[in-house]
Amino acid sequence: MPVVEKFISINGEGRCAGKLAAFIRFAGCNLRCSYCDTMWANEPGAAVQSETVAALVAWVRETGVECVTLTGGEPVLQPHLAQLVRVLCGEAGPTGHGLRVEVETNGAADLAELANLRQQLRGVAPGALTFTVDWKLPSSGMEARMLPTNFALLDARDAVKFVCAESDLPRVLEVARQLDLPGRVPVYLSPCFGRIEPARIVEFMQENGMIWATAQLQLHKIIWPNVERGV
Ligand SMILES: C[S@@+](CC[C@H](N)C(=O)[O-])C[C@H]1O[C@@H](n2cnc3c(N)ncnc32)[C@H](O)[C@@H]1O
Ligand SMILES: Nc1nc2[nH]cc(C(=O)O)c2c(=O)[nH]1
Ligand code: SF4
Ligand SMILES: [Mg+2]
Repeated sequence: MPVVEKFISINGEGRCAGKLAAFIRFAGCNLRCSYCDTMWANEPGAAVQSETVAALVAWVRETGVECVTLTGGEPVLQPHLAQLVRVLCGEAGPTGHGLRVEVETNGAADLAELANLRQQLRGVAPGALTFTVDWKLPSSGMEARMLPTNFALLDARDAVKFVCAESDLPRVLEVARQLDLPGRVPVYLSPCFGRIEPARIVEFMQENGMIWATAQLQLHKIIWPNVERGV
């Protein structure tokens, strides 16, 4: 599998924010979001290490952490992702419980195969696999690529993330209603870095009584400003 970086950090985003996690970032993406902070991973010339599923699982085991984030680029484009997830979810973590695997995905890559795998895994490893799925808003330039079917596959263990610029805020309400998210799937609102004051997101939540949403800043960008890789 084509990997551009792997590292240990705290998860800066999503339901496991603040927890130590092992990150595996895959090369290549089917979208080109206007704000992408990892465009370097999507360039054809990116320095890629070819890794087997077995080598990635061995690396995760060595890290000694329980949370694993598979990201990119777009991880769901990887033909062997389901195989990797299956093995990781069957691994005992350092505390003897299973590993917790989170797939960070862009909403435009079909999640059906992984959702089926999760159904199969639930008996043996409940909660082992979660999806954090972006709904790309208008300022990304990619909203037309969203697959609503992906969002119907999500439940209370997953998260839908809206990365918002100021002009995107009203659209969050429309999409959340259309996809029936409040009360069904946790929703995170994250500022598009440098394009909105985070306080504006909180005001918008207050103005619209959005008790079902969680505002979230990217912790790693606060802790390590201007560091692009390995955090
Ligand atoms: C780099 S993407 C990789 C995973 C997948 N391609 C996706 O878009 O979800 C990881 C997360 O970073 C977010 N992100 C990228 N650039 C950002 C920025 N400038 N400000 C805030 N979040 C950003 C994306 O929206 C996504 O939620
Ligand atoms: N620390 C840290 N947490 C993250 N959570 C999701 C990330 C991503 O790029 O998908 C990410 C990342 O790049 N760094
Ligand atoms: S989908 Fe993710 S990796 Fe791809 S361009 Fe958008 S933010 Fe970047
Ligand atoms: Mg990131």
